[in-house]
Amino acid sequence: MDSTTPSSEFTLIDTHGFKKNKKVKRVLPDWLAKPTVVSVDLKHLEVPIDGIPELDPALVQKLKNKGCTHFFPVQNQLVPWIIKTQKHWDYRWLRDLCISAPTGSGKTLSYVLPIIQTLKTFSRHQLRALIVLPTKDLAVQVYKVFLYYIKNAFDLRVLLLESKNMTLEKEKERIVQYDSSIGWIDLVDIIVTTPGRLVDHLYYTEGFSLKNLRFLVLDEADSFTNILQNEWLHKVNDSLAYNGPTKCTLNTLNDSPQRTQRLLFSATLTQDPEKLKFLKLFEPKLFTSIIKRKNTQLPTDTTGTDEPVRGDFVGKYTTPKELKEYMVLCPEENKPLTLYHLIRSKGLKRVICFVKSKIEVHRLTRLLCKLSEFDTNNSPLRVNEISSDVTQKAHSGYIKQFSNGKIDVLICTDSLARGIDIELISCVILYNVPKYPKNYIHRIGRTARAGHKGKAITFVTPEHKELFENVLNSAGKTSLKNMKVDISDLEQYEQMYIDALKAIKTESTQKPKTVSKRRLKKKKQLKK
Ligand SMILES: Nc1ncnc2c1ncn2[C@@H]1O[C@H](COP(=O)(O)OP(=O)(O)OP(=O)(O)O)[C@@H](O)[C@H]1O
Repeated sequence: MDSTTPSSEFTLIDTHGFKKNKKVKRVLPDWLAKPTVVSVDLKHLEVPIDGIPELDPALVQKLKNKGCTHFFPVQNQLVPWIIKTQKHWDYRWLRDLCISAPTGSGKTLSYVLPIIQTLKTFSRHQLRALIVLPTKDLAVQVYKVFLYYIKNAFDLRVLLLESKNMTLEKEKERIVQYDSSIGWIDLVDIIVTTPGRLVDHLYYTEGFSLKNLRFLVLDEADSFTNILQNEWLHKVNDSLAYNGPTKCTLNTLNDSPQRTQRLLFSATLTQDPEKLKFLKLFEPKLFTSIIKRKNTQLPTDTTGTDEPVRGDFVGKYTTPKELKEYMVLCPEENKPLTLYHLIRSKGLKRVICFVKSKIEVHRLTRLLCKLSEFDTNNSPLRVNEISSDVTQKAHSGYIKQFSNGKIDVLICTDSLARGIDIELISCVILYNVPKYPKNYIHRIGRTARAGHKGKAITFVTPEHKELFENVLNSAGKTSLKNMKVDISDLEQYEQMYIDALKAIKTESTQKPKTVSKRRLKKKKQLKK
């Protein structure tokens, strides 16, 4: 039988009626599908710094002293919203908020200001706001912001947990005090912390209570959505005075309304309802940014009400409008010289370069320093490194020097990728292709902050081109402009490169072997 012609002995089922199934559109719950849209335009600002009447004049003055003339969009939408709703805390359940806005768009102030404004009216100290951040560096950064806006203006106490030279015991003494006539009393109003230290206090500090908490802020909230890695959230939930309801029903009408309001912030906030479920949000409200890309229209309702269409655009991350993104295609072995060439030929200053491991951070830093040493045609390049191998003191020192323009290039691991706000970084270089879209968004987000211009350049090897395209795709981006670097451009550095490698090798072999004190002691004992 001819295999191409169907045999008449067989009945062929439904050869003509075959229709390709329509792609199933994901249907999101209403709060995710119909968010309040936050503008990403930080150039044309509409609300002047004294344009939010709910804000205390002292806060406005402090904003002015910092040089702020207008509120950023996320701030002018959130600050009055939170202040107004908090006024109903005693008799109405407050909705929880999720905020997804680009890196550097001013999310920190959008919760710092309303928290201070709300708490300043209370006459006695009581822990009413808890701010949790994934890393110590970020906690320090946010603590400093609170400190600046409170200092000499309001009788509020803010405490940073796990700060320098502060033991758990000392912290306990600053959080609560025992009074024989009243019992335990709170000594602070606001705590800024990482999850680890918070849990220590929840377990071991007698009298430490979250029962009066009005605000629970999870900054960089998408770091906390993995249930298995974040069991501490269950402990926090259990410690709050009132957890429910998650839904407003007839049965819950008689429940006490005094429930902690959760505020979730991130530039890459998950919009997966399953992942958000264990955070036990009540009637959540989403504020999110979207970017109108070329040749695309923002989805609008067919009724013409300008309402976003269900699930069409949520879930895409947005990046600052002022950010220009490029990629450089180059083989792995050419990366060091390509980096050096880009810095020199484009006169790049205040550059942060993300590298995948601390060993690579150290190697690349040494190499750039040596190249600069052998480069007689250019002024010295000031390069330094930040990784977990660098002490906390040196780390803060390098950041300071970098901000003051005393360091040109900082080579670092991902420890600086999230949330860290360093002034005027002009260029971010991604030495390796990131594995996930979130890594990409946060790394490039260290530049082009607060409406300033910035460049992000990713080095892409031929083997990682497809991976990078997938990452861009998942981040809702199309392919990037290619920044061309010819092999012939690198030839000028070849001899320098050979000399630099030789010098590094000689230095490494000449380095006296350091013997630890313990081993020295052991040696002496053996001799005896
Ligand atoms: N209204 C304003 N006017 C001028 N500068 C502002 C204003 N609001 C915030 N900034 C500055 O913008 C910078 C970025 O703010 P912030 O760190 O809050 O960004 P973010 O949205 O939290 O970013 P990320 O997602 O990377 O953490 C900060 O240096 C801050 O001082």
